[in-house]
Amino acid sequence: MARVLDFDDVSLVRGDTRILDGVHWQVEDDQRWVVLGPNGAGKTTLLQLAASHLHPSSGVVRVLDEELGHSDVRELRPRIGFASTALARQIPGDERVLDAVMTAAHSVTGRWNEEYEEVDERRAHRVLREWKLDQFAERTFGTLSDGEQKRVQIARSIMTDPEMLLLDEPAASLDLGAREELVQLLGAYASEPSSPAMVMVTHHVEEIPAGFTHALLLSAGHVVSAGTLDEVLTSERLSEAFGLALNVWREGDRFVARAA
Ligand SMILES: Nc1ncnc2c1ncn2[C@@H]1O[C@H](COP(=O)(O)OP(=O)(O)OP(=O)(O)O)[C@@H](O)[C@H]1O
Repeated sequence: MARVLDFDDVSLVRGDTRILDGVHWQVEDDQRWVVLGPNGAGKTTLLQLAASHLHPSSGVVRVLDEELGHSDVRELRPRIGFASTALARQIPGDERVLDAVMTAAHSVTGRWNEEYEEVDERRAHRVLREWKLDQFAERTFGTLSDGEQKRVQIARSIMTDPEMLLLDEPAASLDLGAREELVQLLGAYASEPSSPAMVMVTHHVEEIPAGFTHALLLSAGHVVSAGTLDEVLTSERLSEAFGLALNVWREGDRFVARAA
């Protein structure tokens, strides 16, 4: 077991706002975490630090054993898979789906004149197959549905065989069918012992896939609770984080929450 993330007393300040305040958090390589909390809690900021896209204002962030601020992020970033809507916006609408995935090998969006090897193309086809996208390989990215585009983002983020996978609200804006399909695929992927450590930001406990093991509850930049799903996803703790009386319960390997 190896530690992929280590946040030690991490704060991030912008102007007068303490976006994150004294965060302690550790993620091991066999864990799959969900990060939950109300709007503005700091979830995306936390993920940006884990992705080495931001540096802390104080405290220490170690990502895959590299301390941010003391290592070369150009070497670190290819080891991290990151899927977010902001990144997806950089994929040109007229890009072939195969290229939208394969260009991750060169950390670019929009195929230009980079050289790709046969092994890159084979791997891109394989991840497309794994995320049930093989029939779209020759289509353009812009012609796919929201749900299909989300799966392309994830396929792209695992193209480089990352040591850690970060997902920012992968199920946001999906209809019920597309959400359930994605949650099932993510659940199968999370349950594979060979898959990398995962951290997924979400707004809804219903979107936590099977195979996820841990949860971090954030509120106003503070960690309300962090630990195994069963320790953290209690009515009491969720109510505290969201400032509203909530009941949460398990149904099989999924969670449900309602106002109390
Ligand atoms: N550059 C910045 N300057 C000032 N405030 C910022 C900056 N970036 C983010 N914030 C603020 O920090 C807070 C946390 O933002 P963040 O996007 O991390 O929250 P979040 O939990 O992901 O929110 P949401 O659930 O709405 O996506 C928000 O109040 C946001 O307005």
